[in-house]
Amino acid sequence: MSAASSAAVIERPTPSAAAQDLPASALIRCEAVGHVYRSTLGDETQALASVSLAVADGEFLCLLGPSGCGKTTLLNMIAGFVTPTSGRIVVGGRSVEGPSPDRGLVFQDYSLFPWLTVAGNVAFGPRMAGQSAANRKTLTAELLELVGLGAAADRYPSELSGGMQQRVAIARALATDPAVLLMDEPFAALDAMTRGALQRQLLEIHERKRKTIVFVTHNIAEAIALGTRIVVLTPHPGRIAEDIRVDLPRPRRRTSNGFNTLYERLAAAIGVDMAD
Ligand SMILES: Nc1ncnc2c1ncn2[C@@H]1O[C@H](COP(=O)(O)OP(=O)(O)OP(=O)(O)O)[C@@H](O)[C@H]1O
Repeated sequence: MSAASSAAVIERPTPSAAAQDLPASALIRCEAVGHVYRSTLGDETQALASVSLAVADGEFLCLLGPSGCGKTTLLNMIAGFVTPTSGRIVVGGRSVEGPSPDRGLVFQDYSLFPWLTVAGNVAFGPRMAGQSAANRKTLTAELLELVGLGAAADRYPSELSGGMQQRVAIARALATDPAVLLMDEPFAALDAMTRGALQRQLLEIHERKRKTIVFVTHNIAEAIALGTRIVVLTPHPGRIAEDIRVDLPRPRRRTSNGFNTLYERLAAAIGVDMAD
């Protein structure tokens, strides 16, 4: 299969025209969003400049780019942790004003509650939402089964491997049945084999639960393995450099021509020297 037929470029509107050109039906709309960090000494860092992006329901979008290009800032703005200093974010037709159970989060450092068991961690969100004990039990059992941790319900995070902890974090993020799953380099700290296993499991979850996923990574192969679409950000300030729909058949083999052609194109976009 040629690269042209397997990875089609989506026409990207120019930044100035983009906000009004974004489809109204999109689940997530980043409307010309920018962010400037201001230190207490008055120094300014423009992390992102006028990024316009629409994410459709069910899409698996990978945000790819080198360190410091603003991936985390954009994800945190969608999550509602960081307020855009220009533009706005709309999720499900509502302007984002802060975090919401409708947007589940998974970070690199697992961030589980160490004093709660695995089941307690997964049931935390539903408990806060006032769900009955019976509902929580059924839901927790279903989600732990989904991530392959049915037998670990009563263990504590400190008794689990990194990969197992990240599975719990995914189950916990799914427990409030969010429309969107926001993931910031969730597998970056894992060894290659565990990372591959979790990538496959996440694809299965995406297939079964039909969640919209926004996944931050600086790993080109990971973005190609996972994404139905890859958006490349370039730094100083962060802007969209490429917006690519990935139609490569699954499983995506690293040895295939389509994979390698796309890899080279993405590497060029983020400025990685292929000779390294
Ligand atoms: N709290 C902050 N205060 C000041 N500057 C910040 C802050 N957070 C991020 N920045 C700056 O904003 C820019 C974008 O940072 P961000 O963390 O969003 O990038 P990133 O692509 O996620 O990087 P990485 O892959 O290293 O996590 C960088 O120049 C960074 O130094």
